Amino acid sequence: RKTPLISISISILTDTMTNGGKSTLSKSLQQQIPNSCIIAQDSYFKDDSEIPTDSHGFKQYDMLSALHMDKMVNVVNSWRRDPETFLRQKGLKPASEIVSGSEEVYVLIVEGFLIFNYRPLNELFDRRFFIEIPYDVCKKRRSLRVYDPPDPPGYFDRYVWPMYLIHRKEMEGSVSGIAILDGQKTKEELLAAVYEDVHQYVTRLKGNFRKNVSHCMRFLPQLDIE
Ligand SMILES: Nc1ncnc2c1ncn2[C@@H]1O[C@H](COP(=O)(O)OP(=O)(O)OP(=O)(O)O)[C@@H](O)[C@H]1O
Ligand SMILES: NC(=O)c1ccc[n+]([C@@H]2O[C@H](CO)[C@@H](O)[C@H]2O)c1
Repeated sequence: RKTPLISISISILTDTMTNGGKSTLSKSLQQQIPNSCIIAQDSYFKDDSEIPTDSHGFKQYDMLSALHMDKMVNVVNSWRRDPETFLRQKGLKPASEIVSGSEEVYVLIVEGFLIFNYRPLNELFDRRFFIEIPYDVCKKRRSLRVYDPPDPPGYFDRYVWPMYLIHRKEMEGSVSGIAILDGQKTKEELLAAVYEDVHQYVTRLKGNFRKNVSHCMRFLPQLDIE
């Protein structure tokens, strides 16, 4: 295969409170960005039999210990080592569809509801977005969804929302550089905002790369090359 002159891998995190719209946004982004793929935190929930129940009888799903975070980090790292092979092996794109050439850009989109709170994952990313919606919108959207197992009565108010508030506070205290997005904007507006940010970031990276290459070329004649 052709060796790329520039191979840029960037990773984006979209985190939200539950039902903020991260799956919707991530899927649209993936469709718009060539050579991109999604890793979703929801795929790493432990089996229901491993999830403890609290004193109110609520299953403790909204915490890091309910997830196989180590496995998730391993998968992100395997993308970082070789994004092209990652895409091929996952069958996410047939070889013919992988855009290959002098400038290759690979984008990983990681989406989840508890990502910024897990340092080994959070620190691997280039761009960070958090989508927020108010309590009543969140409650309404969640009531329209069916999880497996389904939310028992009172689960949102007595478990999901209080856990969100705890995690949000923890996130604000420990992570910087997060762009907060208003999840009540339309899906198109959210997509346009994130797409534009990623586009500008990639353009900047390419510019820096070219500058470094031309800087090295200028010094080449002084090198002692046999
Ligand atoms: N910008 C938006 N405006 C209005 N509704 C939206 C928007 N984005 C997503 N939705 C709706 O909100 C619901 C939740 O969206 P989505 O599944 O993308 O959220 P999520 O954050 O991934 O949720 P989860 O808690 O399951 O991880 C869906 O019914 C979706 O159609
Ligand atoms: N995917 C699951 O196994 C599962 C089971 C029960 C509840 N949930 C909820 O998913 C949300 C994150 O997307 C969390 O708020 C969980 O409560 C997920």
